[in-house]
Amino acid sequence: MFPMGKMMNKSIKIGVIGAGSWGTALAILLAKKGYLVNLWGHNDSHVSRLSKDRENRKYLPGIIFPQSLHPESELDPCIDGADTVVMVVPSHSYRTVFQKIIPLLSDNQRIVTAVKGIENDTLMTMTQVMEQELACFSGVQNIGLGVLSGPSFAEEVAREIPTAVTLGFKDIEMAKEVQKIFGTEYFRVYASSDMVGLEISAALKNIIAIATGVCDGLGYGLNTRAALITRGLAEITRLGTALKADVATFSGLSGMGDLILTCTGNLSRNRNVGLKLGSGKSIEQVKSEMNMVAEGIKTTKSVYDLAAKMGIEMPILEQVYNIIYRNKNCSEAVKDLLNRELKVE
Ligand SMILES: NC(=O)c1ccc[n+]([C@@H]2O[C@H](COP(=O)([O-])OP(=O)(O)OC[C@H]3O[C@@H](n4cnc5c(N)ncnc54)[C@H](O)[C@@H]3O)[C@@H](O)[C@H]2O)c1
Ligand SMILES: O=P(O)(O)OC[C@H](O)CO
Repeated sequence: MFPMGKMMNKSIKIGVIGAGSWGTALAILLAKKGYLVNLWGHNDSHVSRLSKDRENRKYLPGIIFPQSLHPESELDPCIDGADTVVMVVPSHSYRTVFQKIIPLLSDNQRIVTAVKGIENDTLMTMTQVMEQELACFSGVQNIGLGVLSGPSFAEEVAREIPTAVTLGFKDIEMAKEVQKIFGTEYFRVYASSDMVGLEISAALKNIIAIATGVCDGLGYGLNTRAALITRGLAEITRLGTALKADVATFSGLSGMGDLILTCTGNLSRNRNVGLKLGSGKSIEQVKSEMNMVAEGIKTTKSVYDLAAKMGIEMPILEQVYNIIYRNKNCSEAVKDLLNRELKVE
């Protein structure tokens, strides 16, 4: 048997949909394993630059593409014959892109979402979006839907920094099968069957990272940060278990793991949104300065609506919502959070 990462995989074809930082990092990881990887980007000139430069200078400068990685501006070659399709477009464009993919699918293909967000209008996770869209299409059968989640900055994965993540499919045997496709010597993949837990924890950690950034931007200390991470996890767990997730998922890589990374790591776009808000910038200024996706901004609205619909108390989320969507002053938001009625932990 070949050790992890050194397997000969020339016959396996993978489609990666989304040529931002995370899509490119995953495409590089998979191509290094010897798979034939087609990486789709929605912007033709970006794709042409990727092909010409053989690196993604916009998002991952200095990381040269393996030979078996092919940038593509058409979806067909990425889906046709692919063993597994990895979806890495931002959540706000997920449904539109997936609708274009559906007619190209063949029976028994597997689709893994690596996206960490919740759709604004429907309050659905990305696998729920895919299930809903597939239910409207009778032309294809037995499509396996999976989720890749966990603490994983694209830049670090691209530099082969040791990383551990979780891969979920409803069918744990399929999770164990696809786990082998992604796993390498530096990228350790655990299997799970808790789809809801993985997707809820992945999306909600972005909101708590914004909150932590706000407090660091305001100049508060490490006590504040630890309190937000801990009470943030309590909020995520409360919503997740109400949605029937497994409570254990929230202390795993996708829960506590990604929360720690995103709340404390300065590579986090969501944490940086919070830092800028806390240092006095408006949300409009913050958005105009960004050239990358911070899923937490839109997901704050989705989760605010979801928590209201389900009657779940989420005080940190509520204050992040007030800051982003009601222009509430950041110090006032922290003060209101601390001065709520006293509770039992
Ligand atoms: N970057 C990371 O470290 C990381 C790690 C894990 C998960 N994720 C998740 O991966 C997802 C993608 O994030 P990213 O970091 O790759 O984003 P990014 O900001 O690096 O790039 C976003 C990409 O989406 C593309 N895009 C924008 N609008 C689009 C549209 N309408 N249709 C199709 N594509 C469109 C852009 O062209 C760009 O290539 C997010 O859900 C994020 O939470 C990111
Ligand atoms: O940069 P962020 O905040 O989108 O976080 C990236 C990843 O989700 C970290 O696991």
